[in-house]
Amino acid sequence: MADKAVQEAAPTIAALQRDRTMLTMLSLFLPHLRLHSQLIKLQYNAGSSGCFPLHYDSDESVDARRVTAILYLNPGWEPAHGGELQLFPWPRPPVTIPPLDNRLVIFSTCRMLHRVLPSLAERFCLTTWMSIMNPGPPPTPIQHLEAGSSDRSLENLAAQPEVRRALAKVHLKDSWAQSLIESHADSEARTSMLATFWREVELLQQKIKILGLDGIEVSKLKHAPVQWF
Ligand SMILES: O=C(O)CCC(=O)C(=O)O
Ligand SMILES: [Fe+2]
Repeated sequence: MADKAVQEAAPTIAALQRDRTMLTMLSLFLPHLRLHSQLIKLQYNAGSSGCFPLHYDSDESVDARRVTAILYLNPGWEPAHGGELQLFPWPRPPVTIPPLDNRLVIFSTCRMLHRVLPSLAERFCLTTWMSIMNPGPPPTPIQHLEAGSSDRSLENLAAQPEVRRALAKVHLKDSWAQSLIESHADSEARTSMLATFWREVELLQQKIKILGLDGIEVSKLKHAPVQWF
């Protein structure tokens, strides 16, 4: 809804985009973010088994979006329709959320890995992306650990957003690849995308090894002090 012509064609949603109630209320819980503005995306899925692969909506170094809020508009949704949103708060297990009418789901734009399962029915939602004013300097480089570091230091290291992204991608690599296959028709472009994906996984595996996190048990990371927002 960044486009003026679209705003004129959909005045109710344009009014929702201008309304700051949700942004103000969320700021009470997340004051450190200093949320500043919002943009709405209108989404329609035709229901021909379309889906979204595993992804983050953005990255702290890419743009100012920090909170994603999705309002589902699907009266009469049934389990056979599919199209559930799946959140992956790795290292915790995934959470599957049916896109029920009037349901609002809020998560971190940059830190919550998610996907949408294949949908067999038409599906609608409004996604609001809330942004901060000044994205600030890029995140500090990863602090490497000494050999023989304690479990606590490893947990802290694994909690750093960039490291957690790398660990999540490597640990979820098979489901991730499967989600890419399900979301794209068989084509040369898909084959090359998958090849790029596996090359990236290999590089991340090397990085994880250098950080001394390659042998770490996922169960040990369940208590890592993750800052979700
Ligand atoms: O359709 C949904 O439930 C989520 C879509 C999504 O992940 C996105 O637009 O980035
Ligand atoms: Fe998304």
